[in-house]
Amino acid sequence: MGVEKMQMLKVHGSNNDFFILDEKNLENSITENELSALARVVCDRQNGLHGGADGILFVTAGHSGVAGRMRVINADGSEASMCGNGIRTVARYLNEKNGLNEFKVETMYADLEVKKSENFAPSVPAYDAEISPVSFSATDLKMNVENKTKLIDDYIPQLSKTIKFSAVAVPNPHLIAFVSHDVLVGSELGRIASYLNNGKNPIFPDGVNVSFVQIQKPKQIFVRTYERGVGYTNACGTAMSASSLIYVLLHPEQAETGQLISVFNPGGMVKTCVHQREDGSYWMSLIGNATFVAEVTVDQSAAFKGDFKEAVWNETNEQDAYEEFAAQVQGGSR
Ligand SMILES: N[C@@H](CCC[C@H](N)C(=O)O)C(=O)O
Repeated sequence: MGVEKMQMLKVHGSNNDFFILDEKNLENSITENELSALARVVCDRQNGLHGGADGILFVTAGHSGVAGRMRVINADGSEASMCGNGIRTVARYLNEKNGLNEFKVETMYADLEVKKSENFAPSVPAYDAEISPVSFSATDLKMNVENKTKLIDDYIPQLSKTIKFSAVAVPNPHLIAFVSHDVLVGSELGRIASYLNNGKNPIFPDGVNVSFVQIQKPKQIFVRTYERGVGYTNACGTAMSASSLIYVLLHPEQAETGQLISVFNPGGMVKTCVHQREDGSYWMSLIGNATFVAEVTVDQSAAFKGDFKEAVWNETNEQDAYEEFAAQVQGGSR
């Protein structure tokens, strides 16, 4: 039997990095368990593929009316319903395959609009992705907080006596707190988020993405996130979108629906815009880079064993361009 080669694309949005695996590039189909196991092996930061990643974006043919389907597998092998930074890279991947600049991508709960946006800088392509559906319901969040059916700017005493939280599903679950710079950079985020993602707490039994947000000035926030299924990441697109929504709801004097918000993060910067439909429901635009770092070819069976010695890694020139962009914008954000 020949050696089955598997091609993947190393990508990122705001340095929240992934491997795009297109089902078409698999010589042999893989089972659900194999996909989950592959994510754990390939994404491992110590022994994974070329420094690992925050997850795998598994691209398959979608139903009619979409250009493709994106599934999100976290680094721990768990599947998430959405990935904001990831869908921008999948949008670019599909755009460059089908030549369309505006189309829909199928995700677990919705077909989402994506479109090519103006480059953020030379060799820093950018895409605009719809983040939806949005729900504040404790049921949708799989959240148990006393007898609360929703949580907006309120305390969860078991977590903190001083920090107030808001919870929103976009549709993956997010817990968000607006804090001072000192708290943003402190240890509370890790303490709270690691407890809520320990698999046995009563508040979020399925885990939750936790973000601390600092308002830097009107229509400019900084978001630091500890992700479910991953841990600290450079950025989380759905978290930045959810944080923007809560920001608009809690600080309408600073930012309203329809206005662009600059969202800085440890990995760079994106733009968001909160929209409200006539039925009162919300959705967000998430506009940010879609960087292709490298094309990689590995032997499929070796990859499952975590053997990447023979991996072929062909880098693009885009990462240097992105780092230059990120340094420039972050210098301006202080
Ligand atoms: N980093 C992604 C979110 C990935 C899924 C998340 N960790 C979850 O489990 O909900 C993003 O950019 O949104």
